[in-house]
Amino acid sequence: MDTLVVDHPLVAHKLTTLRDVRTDSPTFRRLADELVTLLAYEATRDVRTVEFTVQTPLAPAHGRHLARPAPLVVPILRAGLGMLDGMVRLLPTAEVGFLGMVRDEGTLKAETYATRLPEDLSGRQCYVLDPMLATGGTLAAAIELLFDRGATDVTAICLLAAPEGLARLEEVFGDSGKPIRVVTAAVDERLNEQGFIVPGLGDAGDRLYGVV
Ligand SMILES: O=P(O)(O)OC[C@H]1O[C@H](OP(=O)(O)OP(=O)(O)O)[C@H](O)[C@@H]1O
Ligand SMILES: O=c1cc[nH]c(=O)[nH]1
Ligand SMILES: [Mg+2]
Repeated sequence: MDTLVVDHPLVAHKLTTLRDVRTDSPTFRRLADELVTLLAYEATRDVRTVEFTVQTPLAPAHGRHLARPAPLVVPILRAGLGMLDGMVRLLPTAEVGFLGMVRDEGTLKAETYATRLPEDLSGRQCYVLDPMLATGGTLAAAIELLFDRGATDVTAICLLAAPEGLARLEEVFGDSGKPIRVVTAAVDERLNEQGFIVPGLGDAGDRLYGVV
């Protein structure tokens, strides 16, 4: 499994404001949207393309366009929805599938409450969006589901990751030989007793959409 921490001053600037407890929901939503576009630029470095010749006003030019089938983008509800617009702005031809998952506050186990994905993902490159990789239970279950349906490779884009979550993904998928990448703006110190990333940014879903 590959992990890429995107080291860029604009990413650091936006992430710092996201962390700030004084940042209100509208600003949090806008910054999450902007940040994912920057992360997606790095995360799509290996997106499949095919060679293509285009006619300029002067002469033919060799170039590339995105290969078919189009990549599948999968936001994990709720919080991953805050990353969708920023991602499809960069990949407008991508298809979008949805996974609704929630972590039990007591056991910290992830439960899937909604699945709307193509049955057959053979040959598809998939990009999973979830701002927080904490224990890794949610992403491990999501990635497993995508591989079970035939996905070729999976890239998870997160705003923040905990070392415990990265270790969990390595433990689950490390020896599987399946291509998995995690792209994140930062790896924080640790998880606290409630499974929250420290220093983190709090509950991403609540900060985007309010406390439910
Ligand atoms: O790595 P894990 O320990 O599994 O935790 C991470 C998950 O927890 C949060 O979702 P939450 O359950 O709060 O749902 P929400 O997005 O609806 O708020 C977050 O958005 C991740 O999906
Ligand atoms: O720190 C965390 C951990 C899980 N989910 C969140 O939204 N934040
Ligand atoms: Mg939440």
